[in-house]
Amino acid sequence: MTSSHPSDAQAVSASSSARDAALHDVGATKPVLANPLTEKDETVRSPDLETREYRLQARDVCVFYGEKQALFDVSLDVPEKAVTSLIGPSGCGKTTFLRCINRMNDTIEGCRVTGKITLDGEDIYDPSLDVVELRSRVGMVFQKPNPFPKSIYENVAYGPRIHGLARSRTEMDEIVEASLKRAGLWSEVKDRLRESGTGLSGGQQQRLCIARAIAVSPEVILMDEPCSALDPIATAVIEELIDELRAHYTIIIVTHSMQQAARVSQKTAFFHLGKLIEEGPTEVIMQTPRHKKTQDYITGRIG
Ligand SMILES: Nc1ncnc2c1ncn2[C@@H]1O[C@H](COP(=O)(O)OP(=O)(O)OP(=O)(O)O)[C@@H](O)[C@H]1O
Repeated sequence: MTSSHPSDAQAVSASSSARDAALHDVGATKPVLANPLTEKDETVRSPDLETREYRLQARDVCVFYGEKQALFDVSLDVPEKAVTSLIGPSGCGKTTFLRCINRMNDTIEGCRVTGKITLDGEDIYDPSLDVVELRSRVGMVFQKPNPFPKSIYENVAYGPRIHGLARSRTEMDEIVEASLKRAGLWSEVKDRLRESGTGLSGGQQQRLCIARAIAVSPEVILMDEPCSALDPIATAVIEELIDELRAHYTIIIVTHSMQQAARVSQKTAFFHLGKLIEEGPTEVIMQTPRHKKTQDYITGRIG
């Protein structure tokens, strides 16, 4: 299933200017093509440009909603402490794949997942696995900020409380403060922790949801179009935050914006009609895609 061409990919510059160029190129001009394009059915893979660890790995993942197959044999290594973007046209299966990683698809009646996903070598679909514990290791941030109708403090304290992470009120205060600081929200809310989380602006609410995810010390954070309900300024704040968070967490983000994928991610996976068409370093996918469908999407011909 793998078709790797290291020499091709290594020829591609990994410099930040390449990323800037990608930003400029996306949707505006044609990516520079280093190689002839392929249209083959297997996933095209380019190796990462830096050495990375992969503690989250998907192998031959298929998802069915009743009779309908939504994902076909998706295999992907997700680099640790980096951001991986899932891109592709509407309905291509990005969210379905994301939801496999914390078994959110379990909650959908008639949904069936086959294949294997491992986190730290452990099969997350093993029947003996505790799904509640899995979801504390794999946090999720949704499209629309969804704070609980509770105080800012309680929004963050809720997870640590149900997982028994704080032995005292002081410890809980510390977790809440550290989580809000890491989510870049502390200075804006420290004097109003008892006020409702739903009273914050959209961007603040999304950072509160990120603080809530962080509070239970996850390894992986899944983000499903986290900026789609936000204005450009709030989006920029969240993107900057994502860049800071990757020092601590493995992040997977679904985005419709190739500019956002270029700005925030180190690895990109392009999906089309339920198949993983191409994956590799974001610079490679944006500038020298090797599959015809990827190029068509990047240049705006499909999607
Ligand atoms: N709960 C469900 N029941 C039945 N079919 C579903 C369900 N959720 C998704 N699908 C179907 O699975 C396919 C993949 O959907 P998915 O939401 O994963 O795509 P996506 O790439 O995230 O799309 P978008 O970018 O529009 O959010 C689509 O054909 C969709 O209609």
